[in-house]
Parts: sequence; C-alpha cells; structure tokens
Amino acid sequence: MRPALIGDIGGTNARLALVAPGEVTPHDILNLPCADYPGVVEAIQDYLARVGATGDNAPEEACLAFACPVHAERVKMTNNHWDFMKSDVQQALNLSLFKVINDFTAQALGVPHVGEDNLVEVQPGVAQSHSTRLVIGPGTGLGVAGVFPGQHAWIPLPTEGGHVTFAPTDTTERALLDVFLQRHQRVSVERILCGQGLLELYQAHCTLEGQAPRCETPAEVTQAANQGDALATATLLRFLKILGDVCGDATLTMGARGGVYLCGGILPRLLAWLPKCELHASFVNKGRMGAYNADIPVWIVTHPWTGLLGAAEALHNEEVF
Ligand SMILES: Nc1ncnc2c1ncn2[C@@H]1O[C@H](COP(=O)(O)OP(=O)(O)OP(=O)(O)O)[C@@H](O)[C@H]1O
Repeated sequence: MRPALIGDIGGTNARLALVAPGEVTPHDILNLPCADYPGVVEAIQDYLARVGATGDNAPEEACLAFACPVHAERVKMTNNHWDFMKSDVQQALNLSLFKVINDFTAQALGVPHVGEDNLVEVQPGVAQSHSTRLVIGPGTGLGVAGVFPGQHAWIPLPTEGGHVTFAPTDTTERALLDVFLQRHQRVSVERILCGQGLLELYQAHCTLEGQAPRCETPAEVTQAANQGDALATATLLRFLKILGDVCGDATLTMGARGGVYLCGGILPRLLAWLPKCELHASFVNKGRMGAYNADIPVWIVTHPWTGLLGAAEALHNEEVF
C-alpha cells in the first residue's frame, strides 16, 4: 500500500511527511522553506522526489494543514505568497483524496496522539474522558481550539478565541493596557500572547519604567530574561501570568474538563520559567469557579510535529471535511 502525504504549512516553514496507511506516526519528515518555492505543488513535488515517493510509490491521498483560512476553494496564505485552488493541487498531484485543514485544527487533532514523553505537567489534575480538551498555543499568533472525543472519532472545535478582548486583572496590567491602546484601537489577547506580543509587552514595560528597549526580537527578550535582565524577566513572568488567565477563561468558556494542552513554538523554550511564574496560579484564580479549574490537568506539549500527527488523524477522520 502506498503511503499518504501529510503536511503542516506555516508562513515560513512547510513541514511535510509520509504516513503508512492507517497510522499517524509520520516518517521521512522534511522542513522546507516556503520562500524557496513558487507554490505548494512545486514544494510537494520536490519533497516527493527527495524522499523517493514517486512513480508506484507516489501518494494517492493527502491531508495538508495551512496557517490561513481554508474553507473556500481558493486558498491564499496569510504570511507568504502561496495561493492555489484546491482542485488544481489535487489534479497536479494525482490525488484520489485531498483534505485541506487549518493548521490549528491540526494541532488540536494531534494532541490526542501525543505521548506522555512529550508532555510537561503545569498542573496535575484528573481529566474527564468524555469532555472537551482545550488546545491553546502562542506562536506567530494565538491559536485556540477544542477537541472532543466523539463516539466514532475525535471532533475538532475550531474557534477564534485568540481574538477575545484582553482583560487586565491588576493595576500593572491596566497600565500596560493603556500603553497597548496607544498603538492599537482594541487589544485582543493575541496582541500579547504571541511572539510579537512578547516583544510589545517588553516595550510596554520599558515605557512604564521610562527606559529605552534593549531587545529587538521576541527571542532576545527570552535571552535577556535568562541572563537576568530585570525588565525582560518582568515581561516573561507577566506573559506567563496572562497566559494562565486566558487559559483559565477559555477553560471555563469551553467546559474543558478533558485537560488543557499548551502548544506552539514559544512555550517549550520557557520551561525553566514554570516554577517561578504564576501561570498555574492565575489559571485557578477564577473566584467562585476556582475549584472547577483546580482539578483540570494542564500540560505543555513539547512534541515537535503535533501538527503532522493531526494532519494524519484528519486524513480518514469522518468529522473533518
Ligand atoms: N526564544 C524565543 N522566545 C520567544 N519567542 C520566540 C523565540 N523564538 C522564536 N520566537 C517567536 O515565536 C514565533 C513563532 O512561533 P512558532 O515557532 O510556534 O511558529 P508558527 O507560528 O508555527 O509558524 P510556522 O508554522 O511558520 O513555523 C515568532 O513570533 C518568533 O519570533
């Protein structure tokens, strides 16, 4: 039997892999820069040639996850130049089955397939087996989704939860919000909880302290905090505290008693900060509903290919069209 093609395609990187029939474990994983190819067909053709999946070995089925809206026949990527019609790609690659899903739907569907080796506990708890799991991930943006264990298949619950309004909970956050409002008409939680948001949160801390910013990228903020810089440290601790607030709110909204899974590329870099930060405390700090959240397990997902696991899951999942 031929392998299927799976992919998790962001603004910068196209992660492509093959999967054996009926399995979710990807093999022959390659990470190709989107900028190197005029479009998705050329990238996939190059990938298939490199891993020798051509001729009798060429995939007849594929599921690709893209970091952009995917409901229409035409898919236009938000952060790169790729722009295609689904039927053209299916024809060019000679596919009998071709599914196109959103990249955060892939993250959500990948979560049930992540083993304990790739989970770091933030809060212990008891996951209810027949409940929604919350999947939330700061990266280039802030993805928020649920995944529910249906009778026959995992059911993804896509949301736009990254765009809910930021709600400060203390005087420092009210002052930080005022700084953000000088730049943005409205401050959603994604304005803070993503790579660019980390940098802007640092700049807002600098503004409040009357200091010139010394960091110019999100990675520099993390690095400066690791080296003991006071403002970068305050920024990182505030970022994680606000993440706990937002995860706690989303958990209440979705009734996510199946557990909370924190994904994305930023958090696995911040594991050393977990014991020092208030993520856990703010997740539980929900007044009368504190006890509800206190019982729910919270994890950081460190699996590097969660989206590929989700694309493999989606391929034959009848709840995913
Ligand atoms: N050490 C770091 N600390 C904080 N933020 C970082 C660090 N390194 C990278 N980032 C930020 O993480 C964001 C990228 O997140 P992530 O790795 O999850 O990618 P992504 O959203 O999946 O995108 P793609 O799919 O194109 O790879 C960028 O905004 C980047 O600046």
